[in-house]
Amino acid sequence: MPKMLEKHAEKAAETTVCPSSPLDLPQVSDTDIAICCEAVCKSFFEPVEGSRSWRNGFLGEKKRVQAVDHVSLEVRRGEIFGVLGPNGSGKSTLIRLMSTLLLPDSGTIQVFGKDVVQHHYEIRHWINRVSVEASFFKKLSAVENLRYAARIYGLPVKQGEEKALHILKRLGISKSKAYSPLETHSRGMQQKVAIARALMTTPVLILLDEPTTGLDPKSKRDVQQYVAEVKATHDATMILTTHDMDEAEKLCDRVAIIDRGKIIALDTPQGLKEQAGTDSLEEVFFRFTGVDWEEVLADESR
Ligand SMILES: Nc1ncnc2c1ncn2[C@@H]1O[C@H](COP(=O)(O)OP(=O)(O)OP(=O)(O)O)[C@@H](O)[C@H]1O
Repeated sequence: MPKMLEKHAEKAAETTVCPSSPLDLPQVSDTDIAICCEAVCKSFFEPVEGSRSWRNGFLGEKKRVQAVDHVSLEVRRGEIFGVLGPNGSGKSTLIRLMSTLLLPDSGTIQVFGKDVVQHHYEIRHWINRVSVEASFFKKLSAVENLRYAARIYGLPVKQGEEKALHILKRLGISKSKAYSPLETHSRGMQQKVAIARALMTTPVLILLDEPTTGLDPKSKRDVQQYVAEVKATHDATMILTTHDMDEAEKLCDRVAIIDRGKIIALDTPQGLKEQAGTDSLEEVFFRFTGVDWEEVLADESR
């Protein structure tokens, strides 16, 4: 077995309360680069607001929006890589391209050395993604939803349930909550369950698209601690988009700032602060984008 895979197997075995299924260990290549994007572009056509028939959706006048514009970057294996940017800057599009949910118009993306266009099926086995709009069977409990996900990935029922309970407990969800219908719980709690679901299979690449947006401070801390724990104990690479600068600073090894689809800065949080000659990431963001961070947050809450 290649060295990197052995390390992954050992860590997964060490850290999960219940033994991992062999399906937990996708056969990724022995490479130190998790993701390599080269000159990636993606554009969309959007209805022009105010044009005569823009309310008619696809029948109305359209304009091209360059959501991702010649993005080149490398994400190293095992790091938490942050993507920060104002609303509509292209963060989610970039994540969806990396996770094979969208095809690039041009440029290439490789995940563990495999091209996302040619090897999308294989790559999907390595990835799990958490987005702000996670969908569930709302009449079922968190455990039932997670058991269902575990079955899809081939985990035996009992093992799936044990693992679900272990992760939910780590995320601060009591047993009684874990067994009551999801529709009776807050959005924050449902978001935690979405994160638990993404971690059920110990994926090697975890895409966290604003995982703590809308969570109360305690839930946010639980999730952040768990993400840090996963990083420390698993051979998992994570891409994190967030609007929380403290979170980016606390969790991310490196951060890319994206604006209008372009990467305009990329470094460690400390490196970015040094480049901008400031001691706050908010200020770094302002220096590079010209956009005040408070404006981004106000825009988000609208
Ligand atoms: N499916 C789509 N159809 C049309 N336009 C889209 C589509 N997806 C994204 N866009 C546009 O692409 C641009 C980038 O959107 P994206 O969702 O990637 O930004 P974001 O940085 O994730 O924003 P936010 O922080 O608000 O989630 C925006 O102008 C958005 O309206």
